[in-house]
Amino acid sequence: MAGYEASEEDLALSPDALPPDAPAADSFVHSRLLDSVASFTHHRDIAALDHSLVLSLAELTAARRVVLAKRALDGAYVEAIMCCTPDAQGVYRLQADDPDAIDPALKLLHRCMHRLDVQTETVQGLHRLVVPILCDGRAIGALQLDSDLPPAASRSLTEGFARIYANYTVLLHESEHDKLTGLYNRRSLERQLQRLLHQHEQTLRVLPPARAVPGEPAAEPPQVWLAILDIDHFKRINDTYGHIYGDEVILLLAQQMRACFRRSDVLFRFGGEEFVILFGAASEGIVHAVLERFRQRIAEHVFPQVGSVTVSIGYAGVGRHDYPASALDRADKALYYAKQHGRNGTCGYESLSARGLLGREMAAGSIDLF
Ligand SMILES: Nc1nc2c(ncn2[C@@H]2O[C@H](COP(=O)(O)OP(=O)(O)OP(=O)(O)O)[C@@H](O)[C@H]2O)c(=O)[nH]1
Repeated sequence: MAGYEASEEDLALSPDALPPDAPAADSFVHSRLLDSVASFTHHRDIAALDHSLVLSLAELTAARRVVLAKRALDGAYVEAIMCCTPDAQGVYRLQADDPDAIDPALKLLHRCMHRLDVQTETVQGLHRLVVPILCDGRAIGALQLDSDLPPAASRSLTEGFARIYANYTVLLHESEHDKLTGLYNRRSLERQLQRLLHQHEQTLRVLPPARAVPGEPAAEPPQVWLAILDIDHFKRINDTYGHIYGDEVILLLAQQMRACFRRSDVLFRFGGEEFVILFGAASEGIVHAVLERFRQRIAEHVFPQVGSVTVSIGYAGVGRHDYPASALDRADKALYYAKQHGRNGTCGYESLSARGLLGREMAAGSIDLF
């Protein structure tokens, strides 16, 4: 926040927004600004920070719409769009939009991220201001304000918020991600799982009820799945080629995961040579096929110096009220089964237990639970 000072004009608060007994407009405006900054930097996860940023900005500027576009920290594509507009009662509502949809109202936003510079336009009396969110000389996102007031009224406030947001995002990103691979770390699992389950529940709510086609099974609703992936005989790789090559195998495997799974799938390095994947799929058959495809891809890949590397995978479905530790435990039992039965294989907890293959001896998997 150092170096940033918002003027009354920046805040664009209308005089009727002030309470009648306000001692001074200045101190009221500054305390609202400080409240907003304190509340959005209070969050410890990036999704909550995003929500708070757009809400604070919308409320402080009385904008008709605030949009936050976010790019991956290591990529040029837009990975999320968050939109905030007032409802009929004037209460600001948040909504996540499809980052791949082509929306002409976001044209300036893309230009701003490309040119790394503030963009403005006025169309039919609506003023649009777009400010880049910069980090190390590149745009990690942009903030767009659509307002009845000219851009000058909220420009320095928006730029100030963009700077605070950029700094804070980098800090949060470091605390949620694994240094070597850039994937999420173990600490993020619970939060990401809750987010995915919530998102999945919202999707179920808006889906029309499945229509049964005579003679065909009714389409199954999507479900959340958790898979654990472990490199086979990794100790041997370390012992034979040394830890530097071992680390390189971990890094290359993470790159293969990024290339193979969807952007909406959530990837973690869980520790050592263990990885976790969270994703949605309609049936166990689909999950199995997706994971098998990845397992085969790795088995066919030639790793520099090391050559062939294989992985074993265990997976399980996650229920709405599951504890992450229980889901992990089930997937780990399936992984353990895969390890015990020749490695370089993919096993699902549900089908193993339906076939009675998870006896008492499978009680303990290999993963350290929380
Ligand atoms: N290079 C490297 N090695 C690691 C890292 N974290 C853990 N390891 C090593 O990974 C090895 C894991 O060995 P084990 O748990 O015995 O498993 P494994 O040799 O893969 O055998 P299976 O899982 O049974 O196929 C150990 O030697 C650890 O020291 C890391 O970040 N980098």
